[in-house]
Amino acid sequence: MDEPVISVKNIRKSYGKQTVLDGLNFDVKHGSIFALLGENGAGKTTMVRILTTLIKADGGLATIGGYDIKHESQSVKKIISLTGQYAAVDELLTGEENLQMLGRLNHLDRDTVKKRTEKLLNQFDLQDAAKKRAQSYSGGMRRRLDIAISLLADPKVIFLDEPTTGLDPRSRKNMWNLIQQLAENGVTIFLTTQYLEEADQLADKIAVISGGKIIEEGTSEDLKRMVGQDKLELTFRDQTSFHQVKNILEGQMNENEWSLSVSTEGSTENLRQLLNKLHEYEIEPASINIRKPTLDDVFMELTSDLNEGASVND
Ligand SMILES: Nc1ncnc2c1ncn2[C@@H]1O[C@H](COP(=O)(O)OP(=O)(O)OP(=O)(O)O)[C@@H](O)[C@H]1O
Repeated sequence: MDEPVISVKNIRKSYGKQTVLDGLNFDVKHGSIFALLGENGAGKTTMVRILTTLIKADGGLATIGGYDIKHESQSVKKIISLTGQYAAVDELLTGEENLQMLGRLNHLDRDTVKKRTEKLLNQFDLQDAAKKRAQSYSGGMRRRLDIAISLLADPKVIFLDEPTTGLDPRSRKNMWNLIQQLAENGVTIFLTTQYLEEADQLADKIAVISGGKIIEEGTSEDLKRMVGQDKLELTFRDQTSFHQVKNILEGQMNENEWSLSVSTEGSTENLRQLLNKLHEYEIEPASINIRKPTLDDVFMELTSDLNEGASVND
């Protein structure tokens, strides 16, 4: 159907002997929110820097809005913007001046700059702070100004590199609302995050990056479905019972807390069988809980064979 706005095929990048991106493939649909989810150092920023033409890939192909990032980088630059770890905010200028400066840098006419500045200051709830220097802004305000600046040139695709890292929970929620509004207005959003909850809340599609590869891709529901249905969480009073259980039930173990998380596969019959088994072996759990799977479960499941020492028995 729709041509993807971003198309990435077999993108590779190494630094010296370290392979950071080992053949990445994914597509991003127009007007959607795409999240690249990965731990510290997984290569998320490297991918963003390649797509935003700041650095070159060693191999592979990528297009944005149909333009090749390697051979048509000027056209790519005109339709994208980048915010996040490289703040565009000039601390010594006011919020308004920051926006105006960017307008001039983009050769927009005076009238357009004035109108867009007003609109963005309103949209990002910065009217009251418009005439104050950015150095007096809180972290959340600065982040909002950063995004407002990046929207001034009316980009089709916006890259948000870890947009909420370091923000308090309330500012984070505000930022999520803003990101959702942007997508509703037709801007395509490419987001990187280490926060599973953030990807879960925002993204239409999530790609999990680990070991230089996309190890899974889908909606948050798809990913959750992979790790099964509800989880049965059991904790034990002593190590002996915990070790006994390890031999009879399969699941995600936590050695420190003597706890075990088992998929119920969505059936009460299965749940009953699991509990019967414990009864049969005369093992009494200290606590029993049933909970919905989270993206944390997905991440643990997917990266279990990559991370040494992980203890997921599947
Ligand atoms: N210019 C560079 N020279 C050498 N190594 C680099 C360079 N840039 C990144 N790396 C390495 O590449 C790996 C991936 O880094 P990258 O910043 O892309 O990860 P990330 O997923 O964005 O992590 P974070 O969440 O910490 O920002 C890291 O091991 C990093 O040290």
